[in-house]
Amino acid sequence: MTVLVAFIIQDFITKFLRWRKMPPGPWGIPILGYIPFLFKEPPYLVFERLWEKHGDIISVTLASKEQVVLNNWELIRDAFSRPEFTDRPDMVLIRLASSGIVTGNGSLWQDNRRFTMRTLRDFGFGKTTLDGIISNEALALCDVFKKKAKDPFGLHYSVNVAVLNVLWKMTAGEQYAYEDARMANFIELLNLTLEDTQSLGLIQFVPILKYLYPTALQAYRRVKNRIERITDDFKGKIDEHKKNFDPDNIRDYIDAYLQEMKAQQNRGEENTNFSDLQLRVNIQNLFLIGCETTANTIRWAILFLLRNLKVQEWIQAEVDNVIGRERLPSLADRDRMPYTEAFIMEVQRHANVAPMGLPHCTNQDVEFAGYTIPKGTIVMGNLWACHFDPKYWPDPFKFDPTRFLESDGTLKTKNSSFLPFSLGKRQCLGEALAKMELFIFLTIFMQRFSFRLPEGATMPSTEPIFSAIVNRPKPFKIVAEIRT
Ligand code: HEM
Repeated sequence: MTVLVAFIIQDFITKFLRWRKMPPGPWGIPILGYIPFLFKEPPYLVFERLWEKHGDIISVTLASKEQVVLNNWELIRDAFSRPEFTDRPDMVLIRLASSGIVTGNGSLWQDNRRFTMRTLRDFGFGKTTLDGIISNEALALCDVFKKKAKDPFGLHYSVNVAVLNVLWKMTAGEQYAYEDARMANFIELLNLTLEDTQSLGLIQFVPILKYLYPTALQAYRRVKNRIERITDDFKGKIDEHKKNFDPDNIRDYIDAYLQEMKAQQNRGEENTNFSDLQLRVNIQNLFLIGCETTANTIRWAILFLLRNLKVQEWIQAEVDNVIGRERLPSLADRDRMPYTEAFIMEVQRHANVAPMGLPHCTNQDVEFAGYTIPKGTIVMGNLWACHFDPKYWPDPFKFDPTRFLESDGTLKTKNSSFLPFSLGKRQCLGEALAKMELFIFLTIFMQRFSFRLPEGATMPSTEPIFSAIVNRPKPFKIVAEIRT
């Protein structure tokens, strides 16, 4: 008993000394700090209340870790553009995903990020060559919709296939049919992994507690096993690529990575951050982050179209005027389609697919915004708060694409508090790809269909299902009426 009391007093004194220099925030309870209050509801709702009470920068103690939350886009920009804020923290989920382009730190992350940016750009990021791959997937999805005729259907599986196929094509040069069992297995693995991540709860911060919580321990083991299976899945693809490797015909990300490894070997470089394992982990990271974010934004877009039929009509009118019904859309059309662009932006603002972004971590003690933030502090950018900040968004909970338009109907060029892809040195690496996908999928759909609510169905709600990183809409069904 005396030991416990001494421990609690020491814990209190340590926290008090740290707390004096840290941003304001709630106290929490001895030892666990604020952890018990954080997992009852999505963290962005908890932080909304703390934001109202403590202001734009707040800190909470999570067991032995400190966490700072930035609730304003300027603070996020200032912090995330500084090298001291670029690390990822040592949290269970991050450790389970190994050290890749999303989860790694230091030169390993930097070298692999730089290489991946360059390579994906060479394969068409932001260029027209990728249009074709994305359009083919959108058309295949339209065929699936058409086959449903007037029957209501959900968007769960088919949208995942379409988005995954784009990723497969770019990374491994492959595409799968909708009914392919390997694709079905892969999607199940991804979905179950994401669902389980939420059950990790507080063991994210205090891993040892997993032995006290059987459900968390089971979830931990399942996530570990599935991420290993996803990572291993790519081994066979890499071996195939090695067998058929042709330096004069670099087909995809795997080929480009193998070429880079060979070049480094030829130069006699040692201690390189490039390896077979690193390649597998990078692809696993790309699939884990790139699939659910994009697929759920597409589902949210359709949900908002159902809820706002007039908006749907305006987009269809713009599509008809600029692209027409015959030719496929191209990225060049974007400049002439401000309403469609504004709709996509409003979907991203309102749906908040990644409401708290991904956790950052300070890699040294740092003076920031008048506070001293110790090395190893978890730093979160509260994108949700930026997107609903009434200072920047009048009537923030209203869905209204015109907030992104000037009074003359052109797209606003400056939207300060809009950062669905975060900001700074770890800003989303797939932003250009995601924007291309959202535009091409939406315009191809709107050329061909009007989305309607099935007769007698209740309107799907905008309240999300939150998993550790991604906000998903609750499952809903639609009817896709072919436009005449
Ligand atoms: C609408 C779709 C998407 C959204 C909303 C989104 C959002 C985000 C956010 C908020 C981050 C965290 C940035 C930070 O740590 O501050 C992130 C990171 C990342 N995203 Fe995306 N993302 C999307 C699609 C994609 C796609 C399609 C890919 C690639 C195929 C991708 C690749 C990445 C990578 C590699 C990182 C980690 C960057 C790093 O740590 O250096 N994302 N994304």
